[in-house]
Amino acid sequence: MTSIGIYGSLGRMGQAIAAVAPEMNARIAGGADVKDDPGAIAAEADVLIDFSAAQALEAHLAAARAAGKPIVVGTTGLSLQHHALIDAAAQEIAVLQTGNTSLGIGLLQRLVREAAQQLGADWDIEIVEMHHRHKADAPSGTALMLGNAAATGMGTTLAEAEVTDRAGTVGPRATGTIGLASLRGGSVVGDHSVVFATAGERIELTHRADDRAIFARGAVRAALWLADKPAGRYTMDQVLGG
Ligand SMILES: NC(=O)C1=CN([C@@H]2O[C@H](COP(=O)(O)OP(=O)(O)OC[C@H]3O[C@@H](n4cnc5c(N)ncnc54)[C@H](OP(=O)(O)O)[C@@H]3O)[C@@H](O)[C@H]2O)C=CC1
Ligand SMILES: O=C(O)C1=N[C@H](C(=O)O)C[C@H](O)C1
Repeated sequence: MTSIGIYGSLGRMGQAIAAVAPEMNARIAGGADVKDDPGAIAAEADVLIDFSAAQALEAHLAAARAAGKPIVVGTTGLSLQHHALIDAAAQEIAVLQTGNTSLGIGLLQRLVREAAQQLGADWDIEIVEMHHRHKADAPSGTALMLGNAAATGMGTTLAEAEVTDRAGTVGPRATGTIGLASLRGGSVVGDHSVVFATAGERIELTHRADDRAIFARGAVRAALWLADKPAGRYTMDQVLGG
């Protein structure tokens, strides 16, 4: 049975993963949190899953590299520097990074890319996400993935098109931009809507997560899939066969 080591094991996602692993024929080898040595669990487990904090990613990747173990990175709030660290690690070990491990978001990404491409420049795209009051990063990793999908469909990049700060006299909406808005409150597990709006009509594509178990099952599925892969950077689409 494949054994999994969890970075961030005491957190909401760490606990959700431990809860679903037995039903997926996976064993939890143990975990590491803030004060633990990331190397110990990396040496012991067959594969690692990281749902901790962006500032811990460098140490977790280094531990995975040193032990030669594959790692699923679910932690969000990643910078370009974090992505460069992932690319470097993927030269030596298998790494799968995704801001959302659910089945539904994989499909939503494809729908958003297709809609953005079909609808064209006369349709404005806005992305709205809502999460629980404890979430540290904004926009969510998923909102950024959906933004990237929309930008690809539009034939641009999210870096070129994104608008995240509307306050004050910002003037009319610029054509070709993608707005991202973040709401925080209560215990919301994760809601994402992509709104396509043109004169007189609007299309809204929405995903709502009601239970963290969907992310946890996706993460374990990804870890089991990744366990025997050679070095490289992998995506959730590959796990889901997309
Ligand atoms: N990809 C996906 O599908 C999903 C991604 N996420 C992302 O996963 C991450 C974790 O989310 P969630 O479980 O809700 O958060 P929590 O805050 O509940 O859990 C994070 C855990 O990581 C620990 N941690 C913090 N810093 C370090 C560190 N330096 N080294 C090791 N462990 C550390 C925390 O410890 P302490 O509490 O002591 O700080 C805590 O136990 C977030 O980035 C979130 O956005 C969440 C859900 C789905
Ligand atoms: O922090 C969370 O809770 C979640 N984070 C991920 C994100 O940033 O998109 C995925 C999910 O929406 C829950």
